[in-house]
Amino acid sequence: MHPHDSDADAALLDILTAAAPPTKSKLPRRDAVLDPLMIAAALASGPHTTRNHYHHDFFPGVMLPQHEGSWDWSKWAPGDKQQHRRLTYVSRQAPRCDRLSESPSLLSEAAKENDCERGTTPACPRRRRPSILTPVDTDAKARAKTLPSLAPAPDSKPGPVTVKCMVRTRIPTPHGSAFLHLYHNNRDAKEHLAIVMDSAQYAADAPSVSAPPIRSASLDAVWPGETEADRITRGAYVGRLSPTSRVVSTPASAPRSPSGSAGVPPPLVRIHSECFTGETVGSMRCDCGEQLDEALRLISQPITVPLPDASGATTTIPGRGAVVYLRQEGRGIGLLSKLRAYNLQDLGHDTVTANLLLGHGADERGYEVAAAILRDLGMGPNDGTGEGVRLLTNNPDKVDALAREGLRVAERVPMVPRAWRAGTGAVAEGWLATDKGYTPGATLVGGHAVHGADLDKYLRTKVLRMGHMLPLLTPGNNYKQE
Ligand SMILES: Nc1nc2c(ncn2[C@@H]2O[C@H](COP(=O)(O)OP(=O)(O)OP(=O)(O)O)[C@@H](O)[C@H]2O)c(=O)[nH]1
Repeated sequence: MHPHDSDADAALLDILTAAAPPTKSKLPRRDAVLDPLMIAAALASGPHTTRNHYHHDFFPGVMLPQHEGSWDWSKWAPGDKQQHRRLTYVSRQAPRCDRLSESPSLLSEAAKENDCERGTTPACPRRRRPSILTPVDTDAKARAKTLPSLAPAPDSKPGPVTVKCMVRTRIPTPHGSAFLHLYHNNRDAKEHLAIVMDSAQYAADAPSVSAPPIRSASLDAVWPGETEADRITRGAYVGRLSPTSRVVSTPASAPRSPSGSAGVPPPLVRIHSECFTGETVGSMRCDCGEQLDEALRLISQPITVPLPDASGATTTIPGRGAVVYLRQEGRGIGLLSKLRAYNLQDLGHDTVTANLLLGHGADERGYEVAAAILRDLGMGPNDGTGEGVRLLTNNPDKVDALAREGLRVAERVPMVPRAWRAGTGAVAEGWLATDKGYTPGATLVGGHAVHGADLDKYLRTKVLRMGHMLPLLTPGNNYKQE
């Protein structure tokens, strides 16, 4: 034995190596009065603190053989009757709630943690789980904890929104090439996007009718300290980028005035809000995925314009416009709340009531960042220096918001759900089979029409409760296919 081992160890060793105590029965009891292995295990793991914060030990204590009131196991010898005394395994510590009620400092700590598991006494605060019907923006709290906020303090008046295009790159889509622009802004910490379709920008031949290129002023600006390679890498180039062609753009590449575009209508623009379920999962609860695809399809359609020679003849130019893609998931309430809202909708509530039950507004979106992005792309303001937009929407809030921001909405172009254009949801597949504009794609962009009872309910609510400017589909009002 090691010299510094204690008497307790010596006593335990004696127990473990002693001859089995004499028993009257032939077979020894499985639940021995004193189980040496159990004692060894108890000693090896030390004083016990369980997840309920109870401190357990044998009574009388076996940890300290000479402890007052305990029996000294070092005096035990085989055959000694003392060993038949039963030992009880007891808690030496009161339940945490009782201890908390005696100690104000512990209590305030626990109140902060709000983590008492029993919660049976008034002194013990119950674990508070937020109700799904509690009007608290838990998303905003989580965001505030994890994201460095660029937003101003709540009591300060927000200044004007400024945006900066950090990068632009070409994305081939089923509807043609698009330039994806990623923006930073001074209002929130989100990376909003603009998907610009303007294939004339990299056409080899000069078109007979030219429209101003849709370019980002902040992208084409020269940033301090950057090299040409930096500019090319962040997408500040003109024409098509290839291993043999890299023409760096200049601030003049983004014209601020729509000169030389007589007869060319303003670009077709959609302000689209992120919808993970509709766009990525393919949810048929809403038409968001379909709307994104339809917007890109419509923007890419060739535009008929008069020839400049005053002959009255017309020609076509490539479609041009942009989808401003705002990271305002769930009409601004965030994905977590939107998914909760879906469960409330399954319980029978509509999309507006579900939001309200969760303590949110029916629609919490803002369009200041979208307006700033459109201005950066040369589509405002309403003073003759910007092109203005033809806005693809049924939502009156979007039209009003852009007007408030000084952008000219030259025309509102309605977005009719494909299933409604097909006549009824049931024949949506027929719409797909006959629609000439349909382009097969690998993803939901370029995919099928959304239809079904969930979608119909959602669309009706938008029209009837949110004022969307879309005549309802009724037997007397069948949409014609365009
Ligand atoms: N809270 C909530 N958000 C939803 C629901 N369905 C779709 N959304 C979100 O709604 C946004 C799209 O808004 P919509 O109302 O479909 O269309 P809109 O953009 O306002 O109007 P249009 O321009 O006419 O299409 C996306 O952010 C979706 O995530 C829903 O049931 N509840």
